[in-house]
Amino acid sequence: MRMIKVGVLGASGKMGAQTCLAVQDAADCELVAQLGRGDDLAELTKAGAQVAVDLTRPEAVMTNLQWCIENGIHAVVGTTGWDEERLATLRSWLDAAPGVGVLIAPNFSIGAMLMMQFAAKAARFYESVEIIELHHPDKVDAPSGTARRTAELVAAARQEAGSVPIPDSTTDELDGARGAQIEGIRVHGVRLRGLIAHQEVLFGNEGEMLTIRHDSMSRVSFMAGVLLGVRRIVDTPGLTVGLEHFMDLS
Ligand SMILES: NC(=O)C1=CN([C@@H]2O[C@H](COP(=O)(O)OP(=O)(O)OC[C@H]3O[C@@H](n4cnc5c(N)ncnc54)[C@H](OP(=O)(O)O)[C@@H]3O)[C@@H](O)[C@H]2O)C=CC1
Ligand SMILES: O=C(O)C1=N[C@H](C(=O)O)C[C@H](O)C1
Repeated sequence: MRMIKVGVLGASGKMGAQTCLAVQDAADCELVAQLGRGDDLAELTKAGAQVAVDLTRPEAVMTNLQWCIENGIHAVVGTTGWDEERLATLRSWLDAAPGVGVLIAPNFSIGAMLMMQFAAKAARFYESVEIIELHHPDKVDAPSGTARRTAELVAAARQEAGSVPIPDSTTDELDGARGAQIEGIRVHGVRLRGLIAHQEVLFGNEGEMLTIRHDSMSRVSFMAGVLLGVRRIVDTPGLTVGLEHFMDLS
């Protein structure tokens, strides 16, 4: 059996701690480094890490990834806060490091992957669509990476289908009352103690609605996806955005 040496960045955070346990429990992985804020990234190379799993903060992830790529370490990234500009920077670093792979996974849970796929499939059949993401109040970014990715997938499906504009007669609006717009799709964020990670995608036509909802009630829900990413990224050079590329969802 091939053993993969894994380092976790953000190891004492909520996701990082859960990931350390999952890596330790995986028969084909060895947890060789657990780094937090202020730790020296060179610990990764000293420990022989082949893959770094980044579960830090949007303000830390770029520095971490630049270092990993320059040092030939693959990365599986759960940290959110991505936009096209950041992805383009990442691509340019990867162009200079052939053989290194980076996976950006807005969501590692199987149910969230399916929710996004189902939403993309439903998109062309409905006139209206809005997204509501609901998270614990310690989350620093809004909207969630999952909501951003869902909006992008839904917008792309609508564009491909030549959908009519989403109806909305609002002309008098208190700032924020209608949420944020991502590629023309309205996204609303809820932060509530007691929640972990949840999302609803609402579709509407005259006389009917379809609601696609996913709930993560524990961070364990993300671990199978993290391990899948670790196992696949060592053989997948370049940038991969979305765990769906490593899954057979046909
Ligand atoms: N893709 C997915 O499926 C999921 C993604 N996430 C994302 O993962 C990220 C982490 O989430 P969560 O665990 O809830 O957040 P936490 O705040 O619990 O954890 C973040 C951790 O990163 C540490 N950290 C901050 N800066 C650095 C740095 N430069 N180097 C190393 N560690 C650093 C923090 O340390 P300190 O405490 O000292 O600040 C903290 O321990 C978020 O971006 C979140 O959106 C979360 C869940 C699922
Ligand atoms: O911060 C979180 O908790 C989560 N972040 C990811 C996101 O922004 O989509 C994934 C999941 O929703 C949990």
